[in-house]
Amino acid sequence: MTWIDHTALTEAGGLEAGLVAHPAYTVGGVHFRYGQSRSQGEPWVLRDVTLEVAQGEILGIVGPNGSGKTSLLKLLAKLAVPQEGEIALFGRPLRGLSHEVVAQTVAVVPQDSPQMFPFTVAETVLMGRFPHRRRSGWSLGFGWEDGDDCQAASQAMVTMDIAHLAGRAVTDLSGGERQRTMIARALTQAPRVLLLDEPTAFLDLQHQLGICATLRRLCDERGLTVVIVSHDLNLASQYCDRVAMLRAGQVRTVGAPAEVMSVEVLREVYGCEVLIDAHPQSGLPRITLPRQGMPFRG
Ligand SMILES: Nc1ncnc2c1ncn2[C@@H]1O[C@H](COP(=O)(O)OP(=O)(O)OP(=O)(O)O)[C@@H](O)[C@H]1O
Repeated sequence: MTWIDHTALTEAGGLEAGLVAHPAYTVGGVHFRYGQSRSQGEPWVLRDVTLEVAQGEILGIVGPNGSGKTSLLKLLAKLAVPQEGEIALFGRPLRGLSHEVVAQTVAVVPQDSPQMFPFTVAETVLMGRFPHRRRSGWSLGFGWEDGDDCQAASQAMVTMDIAHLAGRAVTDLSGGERQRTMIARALTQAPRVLLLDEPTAFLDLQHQLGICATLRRLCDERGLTVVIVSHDLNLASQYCDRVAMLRAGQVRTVGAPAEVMSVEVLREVYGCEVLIDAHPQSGLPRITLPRQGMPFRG
């Protein structure tokens, strides 16, 4: 069992043909709004979004509250469908792919994952294998899993530092433990693409670092493609290959962190002054908020 499960894609029928030649995602001229709001003349939540996500890169999506980050992630996961424009996954139009094929390729870690049922951590992580289950002989009693599935789940629990919680009910976890459980479940899914919404929001410093380092390693060594929605501009700057900055549903700018993270762009997009200097180790932009009332030296 490996993190990137090529067999599953082949069995899923068709995505393998585009795997080498195409970007992980091609988003072209996408307009999106929710539900019935179109008939009420509501504005678009996303407008004319055009973007590529290269295979094996970490793309950060940043922007102010309500700028459309989570909505864009939902479109990439096919949890919502744009009214205009096209999204292609490894060169195949997303709207033509079944949810099952998408789930065999793309794993999603949502912003909050409320847990209704007291499954154990181990069971929850194992559920990541569900899209890859064999059609014959599975049952609702988790009768479908085999040794490889269990090994993948165990490996992911060790990676996310939750092996000691394997027997605990997910309803009884702290916010950070639950977040790490959801990331472990996504890794167990052996995706080619991992979509994460605020993955470090509940995590302490050590686990923030651990997850960023793990994602970087999976991208570099296994060709995993990662899209991270985050409010943490420093995380985006230090760990993402490229950053897409949204403003009011549009892509204001996209590029390497050093191109995107400027005082001028952040002032325009966020409406506030920031201090930017070079991170002492990486040399990449480091963003700091000035103290209110102190003289500002941008
Ligand atoms: N289910 C929904 N139905 C209707 N409108 C929605 C829904 N979800 C989000 N919106 C609206 O879409 C817009 C974009 O929301 P979205 O959650 O994508 O922004 P965001 O950039 O992720 O915000 P935040 O940083 O606050 O999480 C907002 O105006 C929001 O109110």
